[in-house]
Amino acid sequence: MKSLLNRLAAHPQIFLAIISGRGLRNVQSCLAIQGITYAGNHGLEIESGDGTRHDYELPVEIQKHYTAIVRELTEKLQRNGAWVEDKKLSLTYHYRDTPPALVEELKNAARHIIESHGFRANQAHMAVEAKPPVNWNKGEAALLILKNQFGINWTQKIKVIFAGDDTTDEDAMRLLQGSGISFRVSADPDLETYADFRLARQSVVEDLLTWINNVYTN
Ligand SMILES: O=P(O)(O)OC[C@H]1O[C@H](O[C@H]2O[C@H](CO)[C@@H](O)[C@H](O)[C@H]2O)[C@H](O)[C@@H](O)[C@@H]1O
Repeated sequence: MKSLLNRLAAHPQIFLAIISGRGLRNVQSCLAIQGITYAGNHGLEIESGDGTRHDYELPVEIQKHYTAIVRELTEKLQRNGAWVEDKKLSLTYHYRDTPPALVEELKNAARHIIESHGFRANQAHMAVEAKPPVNWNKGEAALLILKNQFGINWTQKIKVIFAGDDTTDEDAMRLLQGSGISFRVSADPDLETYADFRLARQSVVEDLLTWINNVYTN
């Protein structure tokens, strides 16, 4: 997948952006593809290929609540294999290694702490994410990246393809409706999604990207 993404990123007619819930530096180091645009923390921090940054400034009051959530979750719920990933702007409470019998209780308690501070608790893969209550998400980040790269009339200039496997990706699928084609990766055939198409597993994303690469290189 990495070499495929590198080939796509190097193609002069293809613009590649990665929008993730991970911290910006984390997602950059995971992929290590040079010269592309990355958004971390669900789009709160964006860095384009030339190093230009866009950082969403969280109001001081929200920052205080964030610090309190990290402290409270760490003190009360960092146990039984569950742990808090502090990404400075948003956090993830991971319970992948927690005994199944304890998961429901810990999850509910984490959601309660997160929401009592006005943050949004979002179900992720074996984790609960705490996102600040601001009008910014992966979808807003996608629109900003496209506008910055191609201008305000970007819809007339390019074709967008977006793929994602998480609930937070739905914001991008929703906001790109009508101006791109989106794919939600999920094995659940009944899943409600804003995406145009559902892909049953991640390997099909690789097939899709291979097909795109072939179209542009042959
Ligand atoms: O928006 P994404 O790029 O899909 O990121 C979502 C979260 O990804 C990471 O957690 C997930 O991957 C872990 C393995 O690296 C796995 O153990 C965990 O269960 C998954 O939820 C990341 O750690 C989170 O901060 C991101 O929010």
